[in-house]
Amino acid sequence: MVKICCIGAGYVGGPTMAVIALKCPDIEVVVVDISEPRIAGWNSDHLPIYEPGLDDVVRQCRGRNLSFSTEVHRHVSDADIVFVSVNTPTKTCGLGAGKAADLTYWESAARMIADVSVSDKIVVEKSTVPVKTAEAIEKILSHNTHRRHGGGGGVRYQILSNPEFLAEGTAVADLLSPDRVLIGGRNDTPAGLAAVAALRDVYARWVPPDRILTTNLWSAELSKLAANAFLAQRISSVNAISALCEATGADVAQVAHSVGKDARIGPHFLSASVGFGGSCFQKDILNLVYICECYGLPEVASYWREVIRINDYQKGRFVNRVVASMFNTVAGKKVAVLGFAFKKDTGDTRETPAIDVCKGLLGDKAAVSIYDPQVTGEQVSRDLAMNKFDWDHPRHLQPITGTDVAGQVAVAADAYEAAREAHAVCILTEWDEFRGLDYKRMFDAMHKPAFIFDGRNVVDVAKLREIGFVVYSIGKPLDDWLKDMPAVA
Ligand SMILES: NC(=O)c1ccc[n+]([C@@H]2O[C@H](COP(=O)([O-])OP(=O)(O)OC[C@H]3O[C@@H](n4cnc5c(N)ncnc54)[C@H](O)[C@@H]3O)[C@@H](O)[C@H]2O)c1
Ligand SMILES: O=c1ccn([C@@H]2O[C@H](COP(=O)(O)OP(=O)(O)O[C@H]3O[C@H](CO)[C@@H](O)[C@H](O)[C@H]3O)[C@@H](O)[C@H]2O)c(=O)[nH]1
Repeated sequence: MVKICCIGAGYVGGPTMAVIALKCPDIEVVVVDISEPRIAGWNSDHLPIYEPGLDDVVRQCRGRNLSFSTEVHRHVSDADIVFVSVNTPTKTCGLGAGKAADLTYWESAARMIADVSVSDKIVVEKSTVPVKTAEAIEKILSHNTHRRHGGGGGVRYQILSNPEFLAEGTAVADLLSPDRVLIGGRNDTPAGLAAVAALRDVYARWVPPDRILTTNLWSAELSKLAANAFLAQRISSVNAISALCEATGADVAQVAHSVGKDARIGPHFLSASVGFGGSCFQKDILNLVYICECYGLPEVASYWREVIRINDYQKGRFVNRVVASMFNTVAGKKVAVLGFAFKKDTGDTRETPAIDVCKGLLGDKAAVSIYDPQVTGEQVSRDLAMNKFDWDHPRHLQPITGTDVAGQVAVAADAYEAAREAHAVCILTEWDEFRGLDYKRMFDAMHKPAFIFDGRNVVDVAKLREIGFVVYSIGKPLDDWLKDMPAVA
């Protein structure tokens, strides 16, 4: 029986391996991690991540051909194919700080593979990594193997790049029916070709052949960074236009619809928002920027950096709107925040725009009351007390070094509790339940004038104005109230 071992039981490793196990009953799949609580979670009825449909997949395979373990060395040693799906955070200090990928976890995984392997392995990059990482890994593996095996024969490795394109909230559907599976390998050597074929055979059990793309290693690595940069660029483009809509009276939803009708542009990923979040877009673009700088391409680097700048501008612009509309101060005022996750249908808060918006409001001394159906109070406190980029480390290694804002932040059990006696409501995640709330009930329990700042365009602006709210919705024609209160930083 072929054995697959995946190092890293996170948002990617867990769901990806569960679907491989589901579709390949003849392959033994083990997911290993250094984090005991995470593995315990995967072995329990409360999986460590919330993802629609995932419970069902895990339930079908766990104990059959899918298992989760902290016995990293044993399972890596036994495996034929080793996926590496560990954190690749942005560096926070030293060379490339604030941009370059920190490959500490990757390198330690690679060294561990070299240490424990006694049989040939295909090592698959699942983590998102800088271009040419495969070359670095090859060096680590081959040098260490040679040392252990006296310079001759020894264990042979083939490195493949197999970046993951799943989006959170739809991970299971994306994995079951991917737009494409990308496999990069050494397609100029027989061993390289054989490794690519072996991995292609795994996916071919359920992915149509025309959706399995094979490329050289560097194209696969770069395609992942480029795909995320293109996606994020679309959001920054529509968000930039949203600011112009507010200034001119155009409606960003109408503009995006009209633009997206052009078949060359397409309708997807054109929803204006308070800003994109998630563990990947910012990190991967910064990584791309750094790579461009390293290759002496400053113009290309600054082109992509602008995507992040517009995203930061959008989050800052939102906070400025809130504060400016409320007589230029929110000090001591209760502001309800509906939604803390970076998008709906996930409990993930990594790089969520809600963190920056809440920090902005707290900086202006607001009392923030947060409700999210999937995010715990403990997670909110951690996020607000953490410095930029520190979230992207295994949980037990995350430094909590930021300001403690516990006194100014409360977590509510539902949207109505969050909004009770508040001056304003900010909608920061597009959870479906926020579309169907009883806003009249909310209005009645709030201070007047009552404000709604919709960072996701989920509310019916006309209806809310009828109730009596002052409404701001990203990129929509402004209330007279807001026109008279320009937000200047
Ligand atoms: N989250 C996504 O939607 C997504 C999608 C595509 C690609 N990616 C990329 O996939 C990689 C993993 O992302 P994630 O969201 O799953 O991260 P994650 O933090 O959820 O999971 C990573 C796991 O790796 C474990 N780990 C770290 N070092 C280890 C080691 N040496 N040995 C064993 N376990 C180790 C950590 O404890 C953690 O549980 C990143 O490179 C990310 O950029 C993420
Ligand atoms: O029109 C849109 C679409 C998305 N977003 C925001 O963009 C962020 C990212 O959303 P999404 O891409 O759906 O989720 P991720 O899970 O971050 O997935 C992205 O990042 C993953 C990690 O690399 C990739 O695998 C996926 O292909 C890529 O979509 C979220 O904050 C969304 O709210 C918008 O503001 N407007």
